[in-house]
Amino acid sequence: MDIRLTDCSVRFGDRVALHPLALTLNERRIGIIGLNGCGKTTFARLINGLVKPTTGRVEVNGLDTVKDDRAVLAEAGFIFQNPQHQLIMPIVSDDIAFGLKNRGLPAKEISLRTEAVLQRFGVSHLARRRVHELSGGETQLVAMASVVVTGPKILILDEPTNQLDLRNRRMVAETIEALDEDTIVITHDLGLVEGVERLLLFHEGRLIADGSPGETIRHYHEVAGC
Ligand SMILES: Nc1ncnc2c1ncn2[C@@H]1O[C@H](COP(=O)(O)OP(=O)(O)OP(=O)(O)O)[C@@H](O)[C@H]1O
Repeated sequence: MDIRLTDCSVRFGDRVALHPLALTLNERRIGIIGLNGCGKTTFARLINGLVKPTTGRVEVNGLDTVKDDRAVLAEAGFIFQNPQHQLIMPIVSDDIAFGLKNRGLPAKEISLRTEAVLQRFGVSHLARRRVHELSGGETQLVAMASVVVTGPKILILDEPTNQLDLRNRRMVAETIEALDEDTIVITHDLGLVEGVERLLLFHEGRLIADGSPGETIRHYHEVAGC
């Protein structure tokens, strides 16, 4: 990935969510950690243009998140903290096909791509199930499949193992590890980011550590005081 933030800050009213930041991200696997409310989700949303910078500029693979907002959304797919909210259609395969229909693809191609992505995520058996009847882990995998099927180069996953039991957590963690796409994972689940190439730590709206997982996690324990 090639993400560049130039003097970028975010304010909501008079609340500063992110202090000015200059940063370039080129690694394939990036993690983001920090205490509740430190600005992780704001930072992640900035990258795919869901949040616009109050000052400065964000470029994602050469695209400006303000000027090229639609192209940025296609380039960087976002899997939300509560993925059930991003599933729109009642049936799993229809939900996966939805993004492709919106792009005007022919029916045959939609069906082939839907089948392929269901298989890739190991959820072919869920194709005709109702999305609101899926377990937490199944929902997470289907949400990932729905985003991946449209072909983004970067995937941003916001707390993907939140509320999953041990078995589902492991399944989702292994699926994320096996992804071909570049990934940015925001999490409180430190095991999920032990293997990333670069781990960022935010604190009170500032990037305070940026390095290997070992160093950044040590710093996080100091900040958290435990
Ligand atoms: N749309 C918004 N309007 C106003 N304030 C916001 C908005 N989004 C985030 N904030 C504030 O910005 C700060 C950073 O929030 P953010 O969601 O980025 O934190 P986070 O690190 O992802 O937290 P958590 O770990 O609890 O999910 C918080 O003080 C939050 O209340």
